[in-house]
Amino acid sequence: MNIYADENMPLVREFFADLGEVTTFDGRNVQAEALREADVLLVRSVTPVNASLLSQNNRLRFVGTATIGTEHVDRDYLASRQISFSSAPGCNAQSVLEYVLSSLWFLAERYQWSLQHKVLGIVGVGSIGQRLATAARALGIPLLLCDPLRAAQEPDFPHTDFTTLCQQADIISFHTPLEKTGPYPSYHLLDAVHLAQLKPDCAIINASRGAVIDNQALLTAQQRKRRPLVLDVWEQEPDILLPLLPYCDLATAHIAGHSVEGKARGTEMLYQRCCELLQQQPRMSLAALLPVPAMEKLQLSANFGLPDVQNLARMLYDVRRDDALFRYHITGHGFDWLRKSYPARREYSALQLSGPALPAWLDSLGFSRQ
Ligand SMILES: NC(=O)c1ccc[n+]([C@@H]2O[C@H](COP(=O)([O-])OP(=O)(O)OC[C@H]3O[C@@H](n4cnc5c(N)ncnc54)[C@H](O)[C@@H]3O)[C@@H](O)[C@H]2O)c1
Ligand SMILES: O=C(O)[C@H](O)[C@H](O)COP(=O)(O)O
Repeated sequence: MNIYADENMPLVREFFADLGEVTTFDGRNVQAEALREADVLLVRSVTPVNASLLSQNNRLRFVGTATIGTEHVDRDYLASRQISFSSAPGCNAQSVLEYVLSSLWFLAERYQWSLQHKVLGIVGVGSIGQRLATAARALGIPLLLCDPLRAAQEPDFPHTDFTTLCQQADIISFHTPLEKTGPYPSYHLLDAVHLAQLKPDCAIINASRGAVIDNQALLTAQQRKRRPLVLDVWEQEPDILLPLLPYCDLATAHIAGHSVEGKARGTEMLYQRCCELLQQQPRMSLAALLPVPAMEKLQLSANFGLPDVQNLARMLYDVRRDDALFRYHITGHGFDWLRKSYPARREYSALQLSGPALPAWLDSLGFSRQ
């Protein structure tokens, strides 16, 4: 069994070595010729998997992407060749939540907001958006939710249409997939028309897909009247619209989901799907492979409360680190280098909390207790 995997897929050899021979490749630049002998192909979001890439391969059985997004995979083509496919839904949802929370705390500090007096609009309330909604409720942040697909299926879903949300929210965070067609396309969802309808100081956070926001229209709007802005994802990565950078409060290289756990969970999920396909019992598990975190245990006193959570979270992840890396290295090393050399970052759950009266809302943020 020949297993070909993106070189940026952590633990891929540890998981897959018992299923076959693992060969790694550069996901951004891989060509059809290099994949001729693959039985299993494991990619990340940077590899378009389509008829052209697979034109020289007639033995492929399984394609897996260690990501939530699947717009880089031509699933109809895979189905036409009876090649099984799996993504890794939810693998890095907690990582993105921690990115957004860190961004919210940063913006609150920079602009001296009380988050409890800001209305957070969440657009796309799936794995990530729902986690963010749960965390925001725990932190006492008022919410507006926009998800027309959920609204159509769940009579009780508290849906606010996108235009109303744009008019009423103080902060908007995007968590939709990138869809160009269908009843609810998200391509350029935030366009010049909607940008003009936002409150003057409405903050924008995008950690979904770059093209959910019309980046050129965003630049024009920022040049006219600057708003708080956090961008993890950009149109046309890796050749992004760099003139936007001075107008960003936080700018990062599509790394919101790149926690150690988030990326490794993606590899594990594909391993499990592959084992199912091969009718083999999985022998490896993430728990056994994850490295011991630098900070393992922390005792909180009975005085720990909501105002302290930001300091606790910052011990594990502070988005300012990634913003600094981006601003320093983007022109020299470029977007992909920043992603490839991303420093290790553990999720909240890596730190075991103990104490006499741990508040229940810590669980809603993803912390774990001893
Ligand atoms: N920046 C990163 O590193 C990173 C990491 C993980 C995921 N992502 C991206 O984040 C996005 C969300 O991921 P997820 O796991 O929550 O996906 P998901 O599929 O679980 O949830 C997406 C939600 O968006 C809703 N939706 C679809 N079209 C919509 C529209 N036009 N308007 C409003 N809502 C709409 C869907 O109904 C669904 O509930 C995806 O684009 C994913 O690729 C980015
Ligand atoms: O969709 C996803 O899961 C994310 O965007 C993912 O974290 C980033 O993509 P990748 O690192 O695979 O390029």
